[in-house]
Amino acid sequence: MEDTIFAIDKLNVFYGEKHALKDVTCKISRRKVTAVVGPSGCGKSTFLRTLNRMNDLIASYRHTGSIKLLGKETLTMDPVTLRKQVGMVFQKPNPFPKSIQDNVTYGPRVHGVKNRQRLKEITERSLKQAALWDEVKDELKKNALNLSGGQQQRLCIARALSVEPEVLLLDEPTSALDPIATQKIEKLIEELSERYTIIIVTHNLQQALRISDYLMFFYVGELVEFDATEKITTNPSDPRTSDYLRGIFS
Ligand SMILES: Nc1ncnc2c1ncn2[C@@H]1O[C@H](COP(=O)(O)OP(=O)(O)OP(=O)(O)O)[C@@H](O)[C@H]1O
Repeated sequence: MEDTIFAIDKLNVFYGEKHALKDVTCKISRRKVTAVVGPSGCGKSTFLRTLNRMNDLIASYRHTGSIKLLGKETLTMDPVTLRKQVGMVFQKPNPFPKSIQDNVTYGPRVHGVKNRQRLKEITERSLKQAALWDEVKDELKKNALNLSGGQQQRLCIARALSVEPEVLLLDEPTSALDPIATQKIEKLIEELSERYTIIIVTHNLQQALRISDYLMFFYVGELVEFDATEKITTNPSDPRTSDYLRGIFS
């Protein structure tokens, strides 16, 4: 039986009067790729961001329900502790204006790692895991902003992996990239899923079908369907899912 990484129970999210997520209950499998899809404004990013409490700073935001990470309640956990276990990569690559090495070692240093040899090892491991090492190993001191967009995004993945999280949240990680850079990230996601749980929001349904083990389909804040990708694509249970798959919604 597959392990559960996130157990989500009756999660409701509000922005002021706006009810953005409605009674979401589900279990997300560990070390699998789960793709979150659905039409614009259906709550995909809200769902993803709630998993590592990125919405906490929005004044109108509130939630009810429970999200347990490996059995521990996250909605009351210290967000720094939570984010060490649940890393996130955003749509637009956002490296710090610092060297490649400083980007990767930022998180470990925040968490108290000082030993230079250890930081070197972390840099190499993280960049290798993000399939970037061979391209940058001779220029680790170079400013990260000089890298290409695709390389910057893989650096952001390396930065997220540097603290050895359990989960990687990816919010449309390839939508700002060209097809070749996109292909590299998709291959990387497949490799990383052997060690990490990956939850990815994507507008690109073909991408979701290529890379995911599980598909979550949201519609106006409701989790309409959540199942193995193969099951949903061959035999969806809800007519709204089949309509979406047939491209009726944007
Ligand atoms: N900070 C906010 N304040 C108020 N309402 C918000 C806020 N963020 C999102 N919403 C609303 O919550 C709903 C869900 O938004 P969310 O961004 O999660 O959807 P999405 O499925 O990720 O959309 P998209 O595919 O367009 O990125 C939308 O109606 C949106 O307008």
